[in-house]
Amino acid sequence: MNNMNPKSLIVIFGATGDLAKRKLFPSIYKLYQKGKLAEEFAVVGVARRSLSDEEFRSYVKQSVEDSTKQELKNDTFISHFYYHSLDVTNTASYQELKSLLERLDETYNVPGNRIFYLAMAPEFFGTITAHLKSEGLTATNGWKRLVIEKPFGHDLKTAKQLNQEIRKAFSEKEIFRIDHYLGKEMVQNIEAIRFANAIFEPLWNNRFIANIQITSSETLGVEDRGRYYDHSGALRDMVQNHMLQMVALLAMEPPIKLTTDEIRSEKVKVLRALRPIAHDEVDQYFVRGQYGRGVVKGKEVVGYREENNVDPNSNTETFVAGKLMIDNFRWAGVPFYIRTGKRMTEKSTKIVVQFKDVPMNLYYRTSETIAPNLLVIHIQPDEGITLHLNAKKSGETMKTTPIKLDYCNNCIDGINTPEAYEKLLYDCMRGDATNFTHWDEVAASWSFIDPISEVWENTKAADFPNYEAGSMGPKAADKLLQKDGFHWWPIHYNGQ
Ligand SMILES: NC(=O)C1=CN([C@@H]2O[C@H](COP(=O)(O)OP(=O)(O)OC[C@H]3O[C@@H](n4cnc5c(N)ncnc54)[C@H](OP(=O)(O)O)[C@@H]3O)[C@@H](O)[C@H]2O)C=CC1
Ligand SMILES: O=C1O[C@H](COP(=O)(O)O)[C@@H](O)[C@H](O)[C@H]1O
Repeated sequence: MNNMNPKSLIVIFGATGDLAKRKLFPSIYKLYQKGKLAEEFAVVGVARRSLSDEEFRSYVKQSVEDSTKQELKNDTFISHFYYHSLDVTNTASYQELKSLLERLDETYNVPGNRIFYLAMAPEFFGTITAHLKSEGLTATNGWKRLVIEKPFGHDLKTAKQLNQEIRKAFSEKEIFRIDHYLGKEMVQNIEAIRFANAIFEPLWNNRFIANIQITSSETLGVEDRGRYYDHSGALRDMVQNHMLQMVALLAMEPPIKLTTDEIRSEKVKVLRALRPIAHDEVDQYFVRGQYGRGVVKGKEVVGYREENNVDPNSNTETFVAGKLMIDNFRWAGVPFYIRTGKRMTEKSTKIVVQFKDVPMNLYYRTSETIAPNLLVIHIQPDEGITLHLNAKKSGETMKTTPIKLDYCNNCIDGINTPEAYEKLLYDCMRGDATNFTHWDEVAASWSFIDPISEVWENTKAADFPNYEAGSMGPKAADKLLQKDGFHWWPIHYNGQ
């Protein structure tokens, strides 16, 4: 196999759904356009509705054009797409799919390499993998890989059940659990910032860091995902996966090598070192919120309980703020604050590393306070790094003034950061599982999350809705930091 241009068949279950249309087809197209896919590939879309190959191809074409905002003039790319109508619960129709895959192996000279991408509701994951095995679709001469979308279970117990089901058909090495935050350029950059710079790693511990803050705010509401979201909530939707993955990357020990196994092993250690939160401690460490009506980006929007497919008395949180403690030598005493929510002021994901104050303020006569040094990692929508320092104010005084050293990744001409899904799909084709979550990480994350969700599910939040759409969440999220003598750094802090 030419590892840089892997030959494979990609079978997408749920090919007529939102994820396939908005993310997967455009990503496959970009890989093709960049020459990262050999001509020896085919994509088979699977869903219940009846479509001909031609109809499916024009659907894929439209999705690519919507994403690139350009007409797709050449049909060669689209000709690699095929459609197979199948109800995943119907055993008989898998045989036809098997024959189609065998035929495409020959047509495209693919040596039996198969990616099964489950872009479907999670209740089908176990059924599909069982059928893939029982009907012989996984018995191939080449490699086989399973890409599985979130949510991976609803709690530790259901995640374990799901894992046992899929492990009957695929080994751990063949399972690629997607966390699309791990495909984001600046999330991947955390390792480089830490391990390729002599100036940060010596300071990266409880002697020099006061706290670390991770904010992932969204302006969108639940859109048309109310049915799923109302049973999930922000804790399961964002914290169990994306937020904890960022914590793990920030807090892990330097791995002995940048290989999949070594990185994963260090991340797992962090997740295991998270201080467990007992039921009666949840209020001390975590804050939940739900948006009411408000104005987002100048537009009036309804409250969460008025959204489609949401219970009008819903107790589901659309906002979470939390204080995480990592009980190990490096991080003892350093709070990691996280917050995420829907219908907030701005779409933004940022990490702020706040360093401890200088031991004494020599400028006390002229500058009342000295701003702490901050390292800000801008994940999205802007990508970059800002280091906030203090310098002497120009002129004769001995006053200090905050200054910034800025690096903007997506301001550099020629850098067109690939979308997370594009990178992750390519990694999967090449068999690189570094940026996918291992079962041990999933299990450790659920172990941490479960007590919090148990308390929240069993106690009605009397103050819901407790934040206005378009705000930065409930006041209690600010108090969480104030108790420790800190505050959230604004997502637009400019150091002045
Ligand atoms: N959309 C997003 O942005 C994100 C989605 N995800 C996850 O990705 C997965 C898919 O999400 P999304 O695309 O939004 O879901 P959609 O509801 O938009 O799509 C579901 C797909 O499944 C097909 N389907 C449903 N039932 C069957 C069946 N019995 N047999 C065969 N096909 C069936 C549907 O097609 P048909 O009706 O024709 O059968 C459709 O193609 C979910 O796990 C979700 O949590 C994760 C992150 C983001
Ligand atoms: O996984 C999810 O992520 C999105 C936010 O992703 P982003 O890349 O736009 O930051 C979130 O909207 C969704 O609810 C959640 O399922």
